[in-house]
Amino acid sequence: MKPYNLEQFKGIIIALYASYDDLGEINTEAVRRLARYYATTGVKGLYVGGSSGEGMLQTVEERKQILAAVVAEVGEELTIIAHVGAAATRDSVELAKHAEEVGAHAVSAVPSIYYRLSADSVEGHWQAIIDASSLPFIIYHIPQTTGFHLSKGLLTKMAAQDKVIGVKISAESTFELQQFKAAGGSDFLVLNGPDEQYLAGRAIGADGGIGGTYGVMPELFLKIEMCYAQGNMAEAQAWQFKVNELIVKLLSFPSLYGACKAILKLRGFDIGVPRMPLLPCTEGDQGRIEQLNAEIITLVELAKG
Ligand SMILES: CC(=O)N[C@@H]([C@@H](O)[C@H](O)[C@H](O)CO)[C@@H](O)CC(=O)C(=O)O
Repeated sequence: MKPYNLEQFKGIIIALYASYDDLGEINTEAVRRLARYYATTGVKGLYVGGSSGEGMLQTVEERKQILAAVVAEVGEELTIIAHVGAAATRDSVELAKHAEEVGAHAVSAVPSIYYRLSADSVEGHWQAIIDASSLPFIIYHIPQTTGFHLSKGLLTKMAAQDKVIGVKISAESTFELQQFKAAGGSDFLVLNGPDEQYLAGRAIGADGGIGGTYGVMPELFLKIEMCYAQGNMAEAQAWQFKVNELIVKLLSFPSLYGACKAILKLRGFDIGVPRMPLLPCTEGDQGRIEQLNAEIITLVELAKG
């Protein structure tokens, strides 16, 4: 058995958006406010500095600032997973050490990006991160952006270490999810990445999910999870279908994160716009953003019953 409390990682974990001020600089006050709000929703935790968190678009110092602010604000109420993936292993190692210093609960990382890497190289990258702290490690598998296809063989080898507690799978194959769960064993966590398939992921073995659209509708993912946990598959499926219509709309804007940030701004959370090259919403998008926000709020009210 892994020598960690794995329960704290099971459930709905929001992939936290980056917070910037009007000049595009890190806004720790805004990220604290947002994290504080999420702590009231019933979600299990926050995934900081991942795809939604734009970690790859920030300096090491900026990433540290955000993580430290989030842990200081909600680290005692929510599980905080620090994504420390970077192109250079030494940056990831520095971020992993910092994550432990400030009190995060786990670290996670994609393979190094840009170079086409062998499995040995990615293993070495991850191992350096694992060895840099005493925190548990969650592999971040997102081949559509990194170009690295994690094999079942490497997954099995990594999962044999006590410190490697799970994998976050953003690849779309639920078959692969099931295979990784089987390979990792019963005390190995598998966290669903594609929000559109949250229920499918759960049904085939995921222990929860980490998602980039959860942040604008955590209540709806909690509803799907509640219906699933109660064995009410028909209702869970009906909610997943409703959520998927919203995701299709979110994905129709210049960038997903631009849309999510524009929606949060309407709700009083001004966390800026995404960094280039990610595109913000334009003035021309505003009407559709307002309509989508209203649709989400209506569904949240319905979900609360
Ligand atoms: C490819 C991608 O970005 N996938 C997202 C999903 O949450 C995704 O935004 C959602 O399913 C909409 O397509 C997450 O798996 C990534 C994530 O959680 C993160 O690190 O922010």
